[in-house]
Amino acid sequence: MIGPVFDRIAIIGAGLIGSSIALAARENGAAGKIAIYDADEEVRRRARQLGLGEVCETAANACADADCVILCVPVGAIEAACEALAPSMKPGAILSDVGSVKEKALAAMQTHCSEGVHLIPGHPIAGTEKSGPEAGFSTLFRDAWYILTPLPQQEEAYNSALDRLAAFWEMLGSKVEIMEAGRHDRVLAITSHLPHLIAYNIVSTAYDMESVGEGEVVKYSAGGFRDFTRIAASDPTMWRDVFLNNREAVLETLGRFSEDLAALQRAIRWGDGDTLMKEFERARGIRKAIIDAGQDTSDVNFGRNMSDKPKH
Ligand SMILES: NC(=O)C1=CN([C@@H]2O[C@H](COP(=O)(O)OP(=O)(O)OC[C@H]3O[C@@H](n4cnc5c(N)ncnc54)[C@H](O)[C@@H]3O)[C@@H](O)[C@H]2O)C=CC1
Ligand SMILES: O=C(O)C(=O)Cc1ccc(O)cc1
Repeated sequence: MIGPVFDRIAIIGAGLIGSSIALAARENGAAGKIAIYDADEEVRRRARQLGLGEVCETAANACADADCVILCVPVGAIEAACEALAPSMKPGAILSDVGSVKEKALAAMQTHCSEGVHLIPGHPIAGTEKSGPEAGFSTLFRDAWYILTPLPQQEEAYNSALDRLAAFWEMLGSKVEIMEAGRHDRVLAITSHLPHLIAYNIVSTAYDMESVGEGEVVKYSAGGFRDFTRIAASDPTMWRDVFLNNREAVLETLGRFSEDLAALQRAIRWGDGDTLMKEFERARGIRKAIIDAGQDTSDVNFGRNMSDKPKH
């Protein structure tokens, strides 16, 4: 049997992702000791009750002696979290995160990261619309991509730290990919950030129409709309921070999306069925290609594989 990758890890932020890492690391034997800190006293109390690990009263205590510290806080809180713990990290340890935006997360961590600490940002392409310590489950990362966006440097010690972090995530069941941070942010802007923005918007629009529609919107909301409401139930703080910190890529993507939407609007207005057929057939083909390539994770990690999650 393979031993733990890290003797001691520290998880900062005990929400959905932090608690899932704690549970998965323990279940898969990827870490010896798991120290946890959350800025919210009530969250610390619940994390203790759930037995997620050794819950500490300060970030500094959680990080002292840790071989790897993983920041699991909203992107906008990364800098403050980093400032609080960086001086207590030991040289040679890894500082990582799980933020949904990578360029700004890297910049925030770089500001406070101590000399001798290996800074390796990361992002699990797995999650749900739920938040808080009770939302976590140990299989969240299984068969999901885990993107690492390492610094463009080649020192032996850094590369070996990168290998260890990749091995940790593989033990949790993830498929690890290396990507440049800016590219990550552009790709995720279209595959994750824009879909969430559209979900928030369509649910709000439908709710506003409800006031003139005498309840029909809620009553007859089926299939597609219900899927949008699940995504729109996601944590507002987390998503506010995603949009504020991936501004350029999201605005660029939104511009392109709006143009394509306007083309569909125009086709509907002018009764141009050929254009509608062409666009819908193309989109259907894209979905088929994703499934044929084995890339469809819709039944895996996006809120639908929680059968072994404890009920609270
Ligand atoms: N929710 C999801 O599906 C996914 C989220 N992510 C990323 O993971 C990170 C965490 O998200 P969730 O776990 O969903 O959020 P969450 O809301 O469930 O948990 C975040 C926790 O961080 C704590 N926190 C905030 N500021 C802090 C600070 N300065 N020091 C210590 N603790 C602090 C909060 O009290 C909260 O308990 C975010 O950056 C998000 O972008 C990445 C992939 C999926
Ligand atoms: O629940 C869903 O549909 C998600 O899309 C989960 C998710 C949210 C944010 C991420 O950065 C990665 C995955």
